[in-house]
Amino acid sequence: MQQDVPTNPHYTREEWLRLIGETPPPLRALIRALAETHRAALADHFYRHMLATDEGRQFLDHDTVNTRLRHSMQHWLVELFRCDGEADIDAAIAHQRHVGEVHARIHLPVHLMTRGARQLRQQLYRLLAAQDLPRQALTRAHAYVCETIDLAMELMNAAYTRSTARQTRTEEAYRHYALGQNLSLERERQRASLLDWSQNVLFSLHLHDASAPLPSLGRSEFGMWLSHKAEVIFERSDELEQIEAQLERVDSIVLPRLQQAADAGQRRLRSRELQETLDEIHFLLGTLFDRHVEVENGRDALTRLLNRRFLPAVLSREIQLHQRSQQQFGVLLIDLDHFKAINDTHGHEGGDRVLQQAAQLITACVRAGDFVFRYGGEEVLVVLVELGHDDLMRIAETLRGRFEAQAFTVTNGLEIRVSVSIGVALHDGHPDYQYLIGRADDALYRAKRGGRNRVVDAGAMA
Ligand SMILES: Nc1nc2c(ncn2[C@@H]2O[C@H](COP(=O)(O)OP(=O)(O)OP(=O)(O)O)[C@@H](O)[C@H]2O)c(=O)[nH]1
Repeated sequence: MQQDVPTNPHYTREEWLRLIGETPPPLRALIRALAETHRAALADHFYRHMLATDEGRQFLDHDTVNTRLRHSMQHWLVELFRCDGEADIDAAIAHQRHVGEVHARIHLPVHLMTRGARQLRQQLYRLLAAQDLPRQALTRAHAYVCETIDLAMELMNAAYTRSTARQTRTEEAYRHYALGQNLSLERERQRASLLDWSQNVLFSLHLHDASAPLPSLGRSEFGMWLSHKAEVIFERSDELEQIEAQLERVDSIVLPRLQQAADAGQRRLRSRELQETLDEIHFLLGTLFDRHVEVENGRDALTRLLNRRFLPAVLSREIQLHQRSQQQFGVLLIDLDHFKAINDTHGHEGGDRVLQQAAQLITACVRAGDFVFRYGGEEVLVVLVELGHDDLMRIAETLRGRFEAQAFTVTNGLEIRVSVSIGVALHDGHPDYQYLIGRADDALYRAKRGGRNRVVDAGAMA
C-alpha cells in the first residue's frame, strides 16, 4: 500500500527538527517554562472542556481524570515542549503513537482529542500574549506552539487509524469465526433456550412461592447469548434492536404484571401477553438468522443478484484501479417502469416473478467480470468494468431494447410487457463512489421525467 506522506513518522521527525531549528532558542525556552509552570492549569482546562460535554463524559469520569489522566496530560505537555534534539523527538514520537493506540483501544473519537488540542492552543496563546513579547516574536512563538501540537496530533491520529484498522480486521476475523459455528444449530439452540426459559417461568409461577421473583429473560441463557454473542454474529440490525427492546419489555413490564395478577383469569390474560411477546421474539430471531444467511451468501434471496451491502467495496476497488491504471468503468442504474401498477394488477407474487426475470435478463446482457446489484426494490445497479462512455451507452440501449422485446410471465402463464428507464454514469475521476451513484441517479430521474423507457447519459446533462 502507498504510504501517505504526512503520516510517515520519518517525515514528521524531519518536520519537527526543522521546526525546532527555525524557532529561536529563547522563545522555545520561554514556551517550555510556561508549559512547565502552568501544566496543572492547562491539564485542568483540557479536561474541564472534555467533561463539559455528554460525549466527553461517556469516555472519561471525574475519578479517572483526577487519579490518572491529569498527570499524564501534564507529562505529555512538558515532554512536547522540552523536545530539543533527535533523541527527544524520537521518544516523543514513540509516545504520541502509544497515546494514539490507547485512544483507539478505548474508541475515543478523534474529534474529541482535536477539540481538546484546540483548547490547549488557545490557552497557550493567552499565556504567550501576557508575556509582553514583540509582535513578531509572539507570532513566531504561537506558530511553534500550534505546529508542535499539530505534529503530535498527526502522529497520534496516524497510530489511531492504523490501530483501528487492525482492530476492525481482528473483529471481522472473530465474526467469521463466530459465523463458522454451525448457524442452524445455533438457531435451534436459541429457540430451545427461549422455550426452556418460558417453561421455567410457568413452573415458578405455579409451584413456587408466588412472591419470589420470576426468572429474568435478560439473565437467562438466551439473554446472555443475545447480549454477548448475537451482535458479534449479526452486527447491529433492526431485528436485533427489536429483540433487545422486547426482552427489556418482558423483564420490566410483562413479568411484573404477570406476577401481580390478582386471580386465575388475570393470570391467563397476562400469560397470553407473555406468549405473544415470545412469539414475536421467535419471529424476529428467525428473520435475523434468515437474513444473515442471505447476506453472507452475498446474494439477494429473490433475484439472486448481489446484495447492495457489497457495493461500496466493489466501487471503491474499481475507483482505486482507475487511479492506478486509468481503466475506465461506469454504472447503469436501471429502474422498472410503473412497477407499482404491476404489483397492483398481478399481485406481489406477480411482481416478484417479473423482478426475477428482469434480473436474469440483465445478468445475461453483461460479462462475467461485471457486477449486478439489487440496489432497491425494483432498481438494479450494474457496474460495467473496463469500458468507456460509448460502450456503456451501447449496453444500456441494448438492455432497454431487450426489455421492450421480451414478454414477462406473471401468473398462470399470463404475459405482460415491462419497460425500463436507465441512468448511465461514466466514472469521471471523482474519488467518492457515492458521487458516481448520485450522477447515475440524477440521469435516471431525467429518464423517468422524460417519459420512461429510455436511457439518459449523466455526462450529457447540463
Ligand atoms: N413485488 C415486489 N414489489 C416490490 C418489491 N420491492 C419493491 N416493490 C414495489 O415496487 C414499487 C415501486 O413503486 P414506485 O417507486 O412508486 O415506482 P413505479 O410504480 O415503478 O413508478 P416509476 O418508477 O415512476 O416508473 C412499490 O409499490 C414497491 O412496493 C419486491 O421485492 N417485490
